[in-house]
Amino acid sequence: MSSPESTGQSAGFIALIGEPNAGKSTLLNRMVGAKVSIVTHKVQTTRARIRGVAMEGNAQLVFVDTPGLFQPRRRLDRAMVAAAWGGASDADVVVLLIEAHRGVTEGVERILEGLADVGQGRKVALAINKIDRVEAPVLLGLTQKLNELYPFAETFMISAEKGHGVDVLRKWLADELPEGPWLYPEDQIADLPMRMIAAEMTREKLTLRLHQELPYQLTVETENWEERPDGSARVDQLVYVVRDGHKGIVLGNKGETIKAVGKAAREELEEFLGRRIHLFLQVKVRANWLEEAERYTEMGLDFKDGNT
Ligand SMILES: Nc1nc2c(ncn2[C@@H]2O[C@H](COP(=O)(O)OP(=O)(O)OP(=O)(O)O)[C@@H](O)[C@H]2O)c(=O)[nH]1
Repeated sequence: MSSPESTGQSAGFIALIGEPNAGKSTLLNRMVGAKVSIVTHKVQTTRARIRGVAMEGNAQLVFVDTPGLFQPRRRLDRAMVAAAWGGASDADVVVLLIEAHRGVTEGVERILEGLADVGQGRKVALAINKIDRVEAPVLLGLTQKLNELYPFAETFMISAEKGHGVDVLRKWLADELPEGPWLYPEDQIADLPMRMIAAEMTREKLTLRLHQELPYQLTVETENWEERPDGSARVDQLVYVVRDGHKGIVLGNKGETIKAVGKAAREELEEFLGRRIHLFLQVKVRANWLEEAERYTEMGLDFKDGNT
């Protein structure tokens, strides 16, 4: 075991929480940039899904999702709160994102109640987002009010969209993470272009849906990515299979498999990017794939006739 002293590395989980629309995705994308690992979509902590990994000096910041808690709903009892806070209770540091112009809403009050439990034993920072939308005195008043309601370790004023204050927050987070070896090898957090990340999301949904039927026999490529004036994007992807017979499996009865896969992939992509995506999938047969024999052998698979 390498001792942390010898590597100087630190690493930990960070949960971004806040009401819907607070700017969590925007902030995450700012902090992580394109440094999103393929494994982000595969690896799970006990409860939370990994959304992205950022490096800051010698620190590895692993951002986790906190799904499902912050939708408007009736008051949660304590047990439900504890269960629903999944990601946050797995995290070393929690960042609560508040919208500057909305202030302390009912939703924020609910989150603060939950934090009273989950925040114990971990640092919780306050990030007041969308500061571009308010005047300074409003910010000062809000900072004071929120710090009276919860003992935040630190308060940051940011604009996730414009990038103000984001670097300062990221540096602070890096300093707060425990010393220890990185959770992901460096080569797993490559700068992946968005097209590849999107293709990987679709491939993952296909494999989940088809289970073991066609695990390594399909590839997904993003053929076209077209920005639209309304802020959305049209994404065209090709799903390649090696045989005609596999096409039917991927399409499913009346196309229902590919439809469900497309929907799931689109939703993940939209969540990841924080904007609307129109995703179009097409299935094609690419027989010469079989010629890439070496690749299959590396995977310990043999797809030659008779063995599939
Ligand atoms: N003016 C302004 N708008 C922002 C800022 N940060 C985010 N937004 C906008 O706020 C909206 C919501 O941002 P998201 O990042 O999708 O928020 P979210 O918290 O991930 O939302 P959910 O996915 O619904 O939980 C988007 O339209 C962003 O462009 C900011 O600093 N200033």
